[in-house]
Amino acid sequence: METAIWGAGSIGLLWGARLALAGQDPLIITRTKEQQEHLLRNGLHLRHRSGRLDTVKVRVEWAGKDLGAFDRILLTVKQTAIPSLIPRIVEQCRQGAMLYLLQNGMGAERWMVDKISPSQLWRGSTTEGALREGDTIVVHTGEGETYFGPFTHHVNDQELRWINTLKEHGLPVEYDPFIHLRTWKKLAINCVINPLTALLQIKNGALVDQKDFTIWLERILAEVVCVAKSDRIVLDKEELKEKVRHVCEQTAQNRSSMAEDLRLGHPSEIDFINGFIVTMGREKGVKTPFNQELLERVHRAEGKYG
Ligand SMILES: NC(=O)C1=CN([C@@H]2O[C@H](COP(=O)(O)OP(=O)(O)OC[C@H]3O[C@@H](n4cnc5c(N)ncnc54)[C@H](OP(=O)(O)O)[C@@H]3O)[C@@H](O)[C@H]2O)C=CC1
Ligand SMILES: CC(C)(CO)C(=O)C(=O)O
Repeated sequence: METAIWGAGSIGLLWGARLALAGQDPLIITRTKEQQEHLLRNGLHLRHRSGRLDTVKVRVEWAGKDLGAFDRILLTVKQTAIPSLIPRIVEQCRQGAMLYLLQNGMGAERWMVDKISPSQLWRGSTTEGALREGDTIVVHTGEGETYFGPFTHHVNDQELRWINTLKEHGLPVEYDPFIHLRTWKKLAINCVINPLTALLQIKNGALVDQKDFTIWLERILAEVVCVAKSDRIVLDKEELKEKVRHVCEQTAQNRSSMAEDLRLGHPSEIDFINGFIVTMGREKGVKTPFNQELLERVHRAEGKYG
């Protein structure tokens, strides 16, 4: 089975190294030819939480080339990179690939759902932390869980077997038939951690000690819960508050992906996280002033640090 990992950043390299260590021989697809060459020459280095360093030989292709057919694609680019990739991804899915979307926030699935068969669409949701350091090194910065589930309730035995194989190799993955609900819960966590750590330029672990953290936590989540309810998704605010604190603790040394984006001067995923809440709130008649404020503040901060 040919598994491709499209996007060789923090999450893509983490999964590339893990699948290679589990004997899955994935094909990593880089944006640049330079990164492809570096990975082929030096191998991929994964620094584990324990400090252990694994180096694996990986197969690598770059996105500028014609690519063969795949059985499965783990799409690990940011939400912001997806629109320009849609025609190529759709073409790959026409050739039979299952598509796993591993992004934070909501967006990609809405673009894909009417372009490929819903039975080929899978969603991933992860609370793990990873940080790419250069072209060939990735550091596993936070323990967490990764769940995969079909976008519709169409269960595919081949994919279930694949997920079970990963589990047998010790990877922290689970199948979740209710991935939509889980994605909403992860969205709620990101609505708090990502914009606040990005604006304050702090690591996740430092967030809980910030002045006014509990006020922001309460207000952001209250809005998310109301918007979710208008979409018939029931979220428990108290459970989410606990979850946010837990993720901050588990990924204490991680800079969130949004904090990294702002630091590096990259566009952030704010439109797909707090922006999604604001847009859906507007559609459903739910007021979201705190998410709106964070959306505006992150937009203002984009381009300020890099
Ligand atoms: N990092 C983390 O700890 C976590 C991240 N996430 C989510 O995972 C997703 C990926 O995040 P992360 O790995 O941090 O992001 P990164 O920015 O580290 O990686 C994104 C990768 O996508 C590549 N890319 C962009 N455009 C293309 C293209 N057209 N073709 C091929 N590759 C492309 C980039 O290449 P280049 O660098 O050359 O531009 C980069 O290597 C995001 O949605 C994020 O929110 C979720 C949980 C934790
Ligand atoms: C889980 C968390 C908060 C880890 O940093 C993340 O999803 C991100 O950085 O985008």
